[in-house]
Amino acid sequence: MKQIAVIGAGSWGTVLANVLADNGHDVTLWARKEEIANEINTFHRNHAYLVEAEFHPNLTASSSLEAVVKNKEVVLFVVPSHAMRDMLIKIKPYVRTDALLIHATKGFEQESWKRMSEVIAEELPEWHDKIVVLSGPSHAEEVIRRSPTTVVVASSCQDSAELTQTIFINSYFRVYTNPDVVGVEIGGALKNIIALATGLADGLGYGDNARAALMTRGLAEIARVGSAMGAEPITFVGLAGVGDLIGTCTSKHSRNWRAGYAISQGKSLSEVLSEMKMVVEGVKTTRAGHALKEKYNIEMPITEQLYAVLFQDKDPKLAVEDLMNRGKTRELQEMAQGW
Ligand SMILES: NC(=O)c1ccc[n+]([C@@H]2O[C@H](COP(=O)([O-])OP(=O)(O)OC[C@H]3O[C@@H](n4cnc5c(N)ncnc54)[C@H](O)[C@@H]3O)[C@@H](O)[C@H]2O)c1
Ligand SMILES: O=P(O)(O)OC[C@H](O)CO
Repeated sequence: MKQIAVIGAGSWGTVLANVLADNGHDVTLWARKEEIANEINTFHRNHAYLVEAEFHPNLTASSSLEAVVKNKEVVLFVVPSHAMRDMLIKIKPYVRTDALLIHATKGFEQESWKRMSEVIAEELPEWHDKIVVLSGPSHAEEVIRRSPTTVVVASSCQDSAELTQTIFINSYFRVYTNPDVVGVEIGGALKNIIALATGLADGLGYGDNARAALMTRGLAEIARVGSAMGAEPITFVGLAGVGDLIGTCTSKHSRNWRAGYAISQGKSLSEVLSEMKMVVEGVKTTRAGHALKEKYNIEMPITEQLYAVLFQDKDPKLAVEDLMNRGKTRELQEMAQGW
């Protein structure tokens, strides 16, 4: 049994905390709002994020970072990417020197375009080679129902990855390890761009062929930029790549897919974001993807078109036309750039 702190009481943080509580660990969840902590402690519920779920009684919550993090053997970060550095700065004084650090955030830091483990390593350098990332096809709404789910935990430290696997794994939550931190983080983050694009295409009524095209050609983009950034290409056919693309691009649970769908129905990006109370990482990640494409001088046509739709008011139908009318391509030669 481990003493575990979970930072972030949104949908994913609460559900991961509940998996750990199901596994017999003593889990304390940090909630930004005191009323959410009180609701979890009193009613074992967090109805703002998970309407009907009732949590394991071993799961308690607090809005005091010090109380949550101090003396904990494991600290799990599940805040949106834009909040990661600020949270790290705040918890730094309380983290035990031998704590296992895990994050389950899918995104990049804005402007620096750093991966989340790079941000953690900058703020907590003693952990630079031990950080673990948890990713894969895993919608909170299904994990809370204990529906069979598979995820991957990546770390350059095999012991840390295996310890993370051991504390999370159970009969509904199967955990694989992978040493490729870069690939797992990039796959989990960039699939959100493709999920937004499939939501748009679905909303425009383009159907299964277009969705399959976006997912397959999206995977090629992810693999190309991922390889350039040092990922193992084979990671992208695993849970954090193909797995999460399928899970997100074909699911109405996906906030990214729903945001794309809403934009296809004529809503502006700011309307969509203000109506959706949960984080839509794919919007900021489209900026990151666009910047990485420029930095590594890589062709990412879907990312480029989505960027134009989201941030330059391009008509989504015209974006699809432009994608379809690109020059002829040889599939194998072009795919080989990423694998
Ligand atoms: N929801 C899922 O099914 C799921 C699955 C896998 C991964 N993820 C990833 O997990 C991360 C968190 O997503 P989520 O679904 O829990 O989001 P959410 O929108 O449900 O909750 C976000 C939480 O972060 C808190 N928060 C927001 N801004 C903050 C700030 N500036 N400082 C501190 N806290 C802040 C909110 O109060 C809330 O508790 C994202 O990167 C997401 O991609 C989500
Ligand atoms: O709801 P989304 O689109 O943020 O996706 C959540 C998870 O990343 C799915 O694995």
